[in-house]
Amino acid sequence: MKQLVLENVSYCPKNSTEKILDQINGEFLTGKIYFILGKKQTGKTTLLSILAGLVRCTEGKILVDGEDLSLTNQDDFRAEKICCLFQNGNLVNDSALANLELEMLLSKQPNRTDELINSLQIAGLTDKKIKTNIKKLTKKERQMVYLAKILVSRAKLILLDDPSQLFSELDEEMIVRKIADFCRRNDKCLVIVSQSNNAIKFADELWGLNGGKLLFIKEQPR
Ligand SMILES: Nc1ncnc2c1ncn2[C@@H]1O[C@H](COP(=O)(O)OP(=O)(O)OP(=O)(O)O)[C@@H](O)[C@H]1O
Repeated sequence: MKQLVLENVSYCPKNSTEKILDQINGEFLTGKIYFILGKKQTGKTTLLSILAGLVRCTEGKILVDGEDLSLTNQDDFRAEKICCLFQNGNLVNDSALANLELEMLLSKQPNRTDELINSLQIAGLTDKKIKTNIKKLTKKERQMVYLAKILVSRAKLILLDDPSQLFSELDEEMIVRKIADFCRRNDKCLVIVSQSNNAIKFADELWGLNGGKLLFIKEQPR
């Protein structure tokens, strides 16, 4: 994936007349970092779910390298092109290492155990904790696993739902810097939705969302 384009994307849940997203237009390019800022309940997670191919927009379309996402194989798109972390970090009830191995399986990558262990160590986990069930890890250690999940991903599009929550026990700025560096180095596109502007200095572009509408897109000089 090199480019993802949103064309008049709107979302209105079934049995509702109120649009949660209203005519969003914009594009995301690989190698760039995007911050979508908005207060609570402004549609950030909904937009992320649509970008991740988990929810279909009810109007408009999303083009992935020129191809309409709704006409492509969504399972392949989710498995191979996207790494998405929502606020609960999406971990399963097993060890940190097993979680990363599962990620490899789901994204159809070969199991690179040494690399997975290395990423968990870089994220801050000890060798013992790497093999411990995530239920026995502290919240801080589980958040280290979230970071490792991103660092092992081969996906071109990384989606993060509010790092101030996702990495609440860690140094948010340092973590976003690490992820942003990783994305730039590997020519990935990073899209972060957030209520806080603690780490916006790492963004190439800021998007302002309010009441489901995109108020502005602002480029940041680097
Ligand atoms: N499928 C749905 N059916 C009904 N309402 C929904 C649905 N999906 C989202 N909403 C509503 O849309 C609004 C925006 O939700 P969303 O989670 O996208 O906002 P957000 O900006 O991510 O919020 P927060 O910052 O609190 O996580 C909320 O009021 C939510 O309850």
